[in-house]
Amino acid sequence: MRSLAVASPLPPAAAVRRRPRASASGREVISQCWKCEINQDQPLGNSLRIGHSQGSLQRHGSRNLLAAAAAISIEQAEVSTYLPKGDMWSVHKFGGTCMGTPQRIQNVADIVLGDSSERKLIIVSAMSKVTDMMFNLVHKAQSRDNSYVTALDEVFNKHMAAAKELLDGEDLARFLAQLHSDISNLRAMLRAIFIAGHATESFSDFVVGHGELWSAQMLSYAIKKSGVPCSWMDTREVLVVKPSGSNQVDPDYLESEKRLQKWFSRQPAEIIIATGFIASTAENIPTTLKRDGSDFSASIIGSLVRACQVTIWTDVDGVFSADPRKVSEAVILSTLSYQEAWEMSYFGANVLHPRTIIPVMKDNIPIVIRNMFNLSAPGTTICKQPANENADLDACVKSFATIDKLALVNVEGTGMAGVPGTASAIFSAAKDVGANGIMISQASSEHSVCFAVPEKEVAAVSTALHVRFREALAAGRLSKVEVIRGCSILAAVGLRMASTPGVSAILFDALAKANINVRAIAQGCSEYNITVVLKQEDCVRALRAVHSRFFLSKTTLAVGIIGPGLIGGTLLDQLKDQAAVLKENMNIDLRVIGISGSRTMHLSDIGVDLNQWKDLLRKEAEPADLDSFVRHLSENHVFPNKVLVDCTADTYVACHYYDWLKKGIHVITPNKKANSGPLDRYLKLRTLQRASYTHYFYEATVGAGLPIISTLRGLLETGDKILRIEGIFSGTLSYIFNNFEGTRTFSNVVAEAKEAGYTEPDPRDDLSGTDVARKVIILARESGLRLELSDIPVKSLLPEALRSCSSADEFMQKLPSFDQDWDRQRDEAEAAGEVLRYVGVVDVANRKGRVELQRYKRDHPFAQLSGSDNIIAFTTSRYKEQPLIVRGPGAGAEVTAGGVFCDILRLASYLGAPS
Ligand SMILES: NC(=O)c1ccc[n+]([C@@H]2O[C@H](COP(=O)([O-])OP(=O)(O)OC[C@H]3O[C@@H](n4cnc5c(N)ncnc54)[C@H](O)[C@@H]3O)[C@@H](O)[C@H]2O)c1
Ligand SMILES: N[C@@H](CCO)C(=O)O
Ligand code: NA
Repeated sequence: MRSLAVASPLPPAAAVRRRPRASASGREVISQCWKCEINQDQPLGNSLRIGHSQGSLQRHGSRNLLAAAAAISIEQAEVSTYLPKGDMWSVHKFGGTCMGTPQRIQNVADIVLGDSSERKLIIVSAMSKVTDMMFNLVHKAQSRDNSYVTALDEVFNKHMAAAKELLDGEDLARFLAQLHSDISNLRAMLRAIFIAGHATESFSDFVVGHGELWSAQMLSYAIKKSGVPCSWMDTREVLVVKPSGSNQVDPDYLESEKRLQKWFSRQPAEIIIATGFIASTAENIPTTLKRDGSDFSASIIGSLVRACQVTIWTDVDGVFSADPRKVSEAVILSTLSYQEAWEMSYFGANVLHPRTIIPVMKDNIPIVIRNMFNLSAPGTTICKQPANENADLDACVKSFATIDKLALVNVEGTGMAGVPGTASAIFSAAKDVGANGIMISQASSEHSVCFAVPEKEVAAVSTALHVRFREALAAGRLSKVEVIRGCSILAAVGLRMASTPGVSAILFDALAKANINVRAIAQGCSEYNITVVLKQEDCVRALRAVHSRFFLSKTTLAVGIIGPGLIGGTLLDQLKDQAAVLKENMNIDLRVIGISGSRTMHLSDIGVDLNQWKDLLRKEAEPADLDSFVRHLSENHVFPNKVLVDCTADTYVACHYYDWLKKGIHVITPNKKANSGPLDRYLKLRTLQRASYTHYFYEATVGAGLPIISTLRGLLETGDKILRIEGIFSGTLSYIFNNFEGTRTFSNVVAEAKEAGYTEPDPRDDLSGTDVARKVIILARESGLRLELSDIPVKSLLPEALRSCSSADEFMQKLPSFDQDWDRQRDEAEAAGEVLRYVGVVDVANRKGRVELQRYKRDHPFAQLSGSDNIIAFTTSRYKEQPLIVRGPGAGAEVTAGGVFCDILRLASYLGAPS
């Protein structure tokens, strides 16, 4: 339950009190009711004039009886007071929730009194749950279930209790007398139904409509209590409708207007409380507005009095841009055109019943949806297309709606083209089994017609179509009648989509980027609505993807991190520090929804708290399992886009990239294993990457955070020709040779590099030259060479004797015994005025690569490096005389994690984040 403790910005009731007003007949009519008229000058209690006794009810034929009852209070007097129309009227409608408790009814009274319009017409529903209780009474009685008697007592008690809390004195006595009388009539009527074992529709409507009668009376008494005159109206005396097919009625405006005039001539009140939902036929048989309900009543009455506005009070702040339960960033729309509201209500957006809009639309009367429990919210105004408030392409789409549990029916075959009547035959077969086609699509080749129906109707449709087209199928004129279950519809609605190029492109682009397959599409030529059919399981993700694309909310990216070691851990810390800034400045919402180490993993559906990821991975974790980790990510239907960041050095993990990309999960990694692994696997991966909308980024595999891959890509994509790439590609080996200057031993410097986080998890990968060879291969392949790792001659720096060490630790322990060797090599170079440098070369012109230990003169650029600097020189057709050089730290936790982070942001911008 929501709290009612809201400060009302409206003037207090007392400030707008009006003069009491006498009725046309000179006496104040308190209640103009169904079968009895209670007047102030009549005594209360037993002497009340009740129209029908139980006996008379049973003696009359039901139809005649109801007609007589309905006609009872309509006097045939001359119309003496003209019904004023136009701007002075404001119409309000309060639904069952607003009328749910005595306190709420009092709040409604305050809202009504706070409206300073000259005249007010208030439509109310029954107190919440009452309509169901009333239907239940009928159901029980006609099933000959005696408990309708106690159920009726409950109805009585509920209203009696509410009235006692809300009213007092004579008003209370009058209301209770009426309630009493109504209940005893209902008891008689239900008894008749019980005996007959059947209730006609009008009997049932008669019973059910009492909820509105009682709530309208209670509200009018509550308003009167503050001294403001107020009448209540049994809308059955005024509103005339005729049935119009399946559970719908059409208002008879002319007749209703006449009756309203007549009613008003008798009771020209400034505030009228009218019953929603109920009406009568032209023959005065009570009926209801069926599935269109009280909102429809308000809209019809609004149109009859040409109201300046119809306000529908409810318990939400207005109409959302998408279902807020599915899209947390959904926003309240300030305005909607009639057509947009209409389109949306068809799509299950709980706005208004579509029919509600028709009566007011013809007179351009705005409907305002407002929250009775939050008076500070201005609500949503539904009106004629408002002036061009924002010509922005993104603002063309007003909202998104979805419908689940649908099936597509596809009728296909060459025999349909150019044959008139096929569509008619298909849809008449569907109609014959009572199925409702929700969307229809046929390409102009006419080879197939597909349409969506509720899943529960599809079996019948399919059977009917197979029967109807038996011959055509047998003769091959039709190839198939196919059913695709588990579908949803996603609709984008907006009046301004019409004649604006590019809206559908943005929509489909957002879907493609979220890797969502569109099964069918429909757009009418009114262009207010683009409908796509997709797999139901993709629907929320699709909704979020398109909503965030159009509503400037966030580009949301769910991130799974594998290998929270040095780089992965640093990345997590960087993400934590930068997340708020990204959200605020870039509209990028990054959510780490899983972290997997080699032993444990921690999963979250909405995002791991990065302030405590280490603790969570220790204390709230489950055993690591790559398959279930990936499943957790791919089966999360909340986030439209997902990325796996592999921060391991593991070949096994790298082998999965292809499958992940295929699943629509983007991949980002500093791990060199995939791109330097077997050539065929690499080519397969790159081919998939190029053919799909999923992205694979690996900038940190070469030169860590330095822009090496992106520079090379830029050169290639702009048509430059790469001749040669050479440089110092190993941060570790750069550090070692930059610092091995005679002051420390070789093994000491290696230990320092390891300590600084430059080395591979196993430093032998660096010293063996394998790490550099991998980078050479990555750049060679990027440049178009088809080389395997084994094609690269590598000068290993690993002493032969240490190659078989069983662990990195053992290796580090034994390394000092080779320090003398290294001292000798260094001394020799120094004697020649040279330094040792470990370099990689991609000789593109000769389609070769190599990794070697070289000596360079002290003034060579490669000799000038410091720390873990990498230096990479690109010699190309454009950079021939002077190579293009990229230089800087090429290893280390912060710069490498920064490079990976950069790739994540690049991905976000590919997915639509602002640049
Ligand atoms: N350190 C650098 O400067 C640098 C620079 C560029 C690229 N890289 C690359 O970054 C990657 C990570 O390097 P690091 O220095 O952080 O290494 P690290 O050893 O500190 O971290 C790797 C982490 O991955 C975990 N791991 C291994 N296999 C796993 C599996 N199958 N599932 C889950 N977790 C697994 C390990 O337990 C460890 O926590 C390597 O591929 C490396 O080549 C590192
Ligand atoms: N171990 C690697 C890390 C960067 O790839 C190096 O030293 O260059
Ligand atoms: Na790089």
